[in-house]
Amino acid sequence: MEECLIIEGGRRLEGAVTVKGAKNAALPIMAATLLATEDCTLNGVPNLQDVATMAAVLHSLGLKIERRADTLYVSPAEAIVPEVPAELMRQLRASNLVMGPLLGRYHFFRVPYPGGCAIGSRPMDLHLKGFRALGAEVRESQGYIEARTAGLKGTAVYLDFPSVGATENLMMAAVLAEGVTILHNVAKEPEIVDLQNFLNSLGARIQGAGQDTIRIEGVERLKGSVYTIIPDRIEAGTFLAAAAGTTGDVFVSGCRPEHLMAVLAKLDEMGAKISLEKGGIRLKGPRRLKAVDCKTLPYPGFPTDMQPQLMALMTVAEGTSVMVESIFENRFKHAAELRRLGADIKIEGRVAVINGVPDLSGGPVEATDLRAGAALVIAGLMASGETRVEGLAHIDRGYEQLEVRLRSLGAEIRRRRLQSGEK
Ligand SMILES: CC(=O)N[C@H]1[C@@H](OP(=O)(O)OP(=O)(O)OC[C@H]2O[C@@H](n3ccc(=O)[nH]c3=O)[C@H](O)[C@@H]2O)O[C@H](CO)[C@@H](O)[C@@H]1O
Ligand SMILES: C=C(OP(=O)(O)O)C(=O)O
Repeated sequence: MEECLIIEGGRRLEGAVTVKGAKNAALPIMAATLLATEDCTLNGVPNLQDVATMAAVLHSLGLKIERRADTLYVSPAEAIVPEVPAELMRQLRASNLVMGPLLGRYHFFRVPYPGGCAIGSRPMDLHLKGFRALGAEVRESQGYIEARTAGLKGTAVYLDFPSVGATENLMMAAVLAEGVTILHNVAKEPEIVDLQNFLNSLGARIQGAGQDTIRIEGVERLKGSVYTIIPDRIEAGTFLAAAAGTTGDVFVSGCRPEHLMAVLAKLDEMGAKISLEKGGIRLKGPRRLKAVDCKTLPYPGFPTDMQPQLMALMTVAEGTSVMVESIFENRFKHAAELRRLGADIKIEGRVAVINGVPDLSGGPVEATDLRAGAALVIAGLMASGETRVEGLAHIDRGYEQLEVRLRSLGAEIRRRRLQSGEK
């Protein structure tokens, strides 16, 4: 039975909340355990649907995985099956991250195209171009990608765009390759640095993550390790945005301010009072937010995964805001839902013009993807009256017990089953 969130808006958020481990670091690091010849223990793994799906993907390949609280225990496969069932692959975009490790260690994979959030066409060309450069023969037919190699060989690879997933896949493919691989124009996101640190804890020789070029010296074998995932900067940003929009006063503990610079700069420009305190970030929301302009960019630019949440704030900010989405070509679906709550948003291609209104008023809306869902929850918290957010499966992919944690900050929000006839 489908569920929804019921929000009674207008409550001021107050108190402290602790961020969980980063979904987008946990998923590639889970895939990287395919490279380990010994047990791995991953701490700080968020309890999310995406993580459960990735565990199912790894299990289908032959790994043994067990979760106890926020820790995952992963044991290597006795025999690997280098193919993933289509129904699993479709549930998760990051399932594509098994390709690099399978190719690097087992020299073969056959997988269907991955699914994931419907925010653009999300092709795989950069991943496959890189695999080919490393010496793999790659074939695409009937919805499947198949690759094989007699053994990958280090080389220089230039990415046409600093794709997060392609950078991760190529790092994982190259760790066991013969010789040195240099990846140019790579993604610089903190999750890439976390993957490098995890792989190096297994005995890989990688340097440069967080900068434009990554150098990987191939090694023969990787061992196991005990590793802790970095905190989720997008989850932290979402709580900070919720505080900013509700004239709140919230301390987000456990996050790393250096990962949130672009987000903090925008919230500051909108009038929020931000202080970096020991162990986290405190934000006090202004009486009325101010309009700002924003463009999403690869890290350290403003993250596309915070674009919908910032747009929710722009809907009630004083003045006209402009949001440019430069990463994904179809990531404005939340705009139509925000309009149902009274927002004034015009979209022209990748540009959204948002005229701030004094108030939103609650109503029924649907989350079309993960961060769109987060934006609608924030809008519901700011709106007067009741907002019903459907499409919770998207929100549960990336936020652990979002409503419970918002309630601990004073929000009036609850989860309930949709009654028949409500949809
Ligand atoms: C699990 C995970 O970490 N997901 C994140 C990751 O997704 P993901 O790794 O899929 O994002 P990419 O950085 O690869 O995609 C960025 C852009 O590059 C394009 N592209 C990508 C690969 C390719 O081979 N060809 C190509 O054209 C995509 O269509 C998109 O327009 O980074 C995105 C950008 O920060 C985030 O929004 C996602 O939350
Ligand atoms: C788009 C996202 O995830 P995915 O890449 O897994 O679809 C996200 O985390 O906002």
